[in-house]
Amino acid sequence: MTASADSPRTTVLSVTNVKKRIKNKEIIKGISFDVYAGEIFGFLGPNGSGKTTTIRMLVDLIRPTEGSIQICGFDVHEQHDQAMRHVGCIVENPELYSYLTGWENLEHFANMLPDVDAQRIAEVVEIVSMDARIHDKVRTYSLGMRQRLGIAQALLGRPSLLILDEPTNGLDPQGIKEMREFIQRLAAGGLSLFVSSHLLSEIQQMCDRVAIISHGEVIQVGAVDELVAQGGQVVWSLAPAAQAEELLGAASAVTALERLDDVHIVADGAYFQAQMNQEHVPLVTKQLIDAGIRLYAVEIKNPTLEDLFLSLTEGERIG
Ligand SMILES: Nc1ncnc2c1ncn2[C@@H]1O[C@H](COP(=O)(O)OP(=O)(O)OP(=O)(O)O)[C@@H](O)[C@H]1O
Repeated sequence: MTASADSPRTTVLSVTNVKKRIKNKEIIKGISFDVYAGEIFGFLGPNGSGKTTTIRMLVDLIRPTEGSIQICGFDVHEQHDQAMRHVGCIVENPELYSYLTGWENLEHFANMLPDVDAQRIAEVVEIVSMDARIHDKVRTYSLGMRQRLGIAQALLGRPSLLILDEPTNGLDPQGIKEMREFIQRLAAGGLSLFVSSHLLSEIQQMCDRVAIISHGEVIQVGAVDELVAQGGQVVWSLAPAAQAEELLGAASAVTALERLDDVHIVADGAYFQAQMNQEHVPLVTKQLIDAGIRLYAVEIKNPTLEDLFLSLTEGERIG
């Protein structure tokens, strides 16, 4: 999970001003973000916004036109082998041989990697909780089990970063819940996860930080809670509102205030941005009470990530 703000964070993925032009069209327009050790980083965007193109660049399947991508300090193109040693990735569906058992599939992939023996295979089988079915043929597996076997395969080489493209796609609600808990367990064990998804509630429940991409640009990046709070409001019900407005306006950094009527005052997202967090609300409210204002109610209204996403992308279709 996210390290606290004052402890140093190790960067495992660094994307700096990356652009991708295909056939004279700029598909990715200079995106930058970092992913830190042990966090779950969500990559969220509407259909056609550039998620898959970005993921393909992260693992050197295609090359950026400009900018640089580093994994654990290694440039993914210039130092391909070192960088790829630190990353496991499943883009679209995991490639599995359905006529082999789960174990045989893992053996096949282990043979392509240095230092991966039967003990490591057994370890990843345990991590993905597939001990009971690992010697059955893959064709008998559910979609969720195939996904988990794909993740086991991606974990064989002991990566620091796991990249998952839409890991809950096609799963039923129970499968989605299990996948979410599984991803959280992986992060708790110190792995960093980069998860693309169009399921906003999933991202909100699962991720520590998120980048929102639209038309090839990262339009927001930050902690899920902070992004949500940015679009938040505080509503005070009190009297006399005019006197309260004066007091609130005089309080430093309370920038975006509106008196709705005789008893309601609203402070919008700029208030949170100025204050950095919602801890300021009780302090300001106490000042009002101390000044003799009659307080009826204080309400903090946070939008969902979905509200924020829709307002940022102006209702583009998500997926
Ligand atoms: N090889 C290509 N040639 C031309 N245009 C491309 C190519 N690859 C991607 N694009 C365009 O770039 C844009 C971004 O595509 P990308 O597949 O990265 O989006 P996405 O966010 O992954 O969307 P989806 O969720 O549908 O997969 C789209 O408009 C797509 O049509």
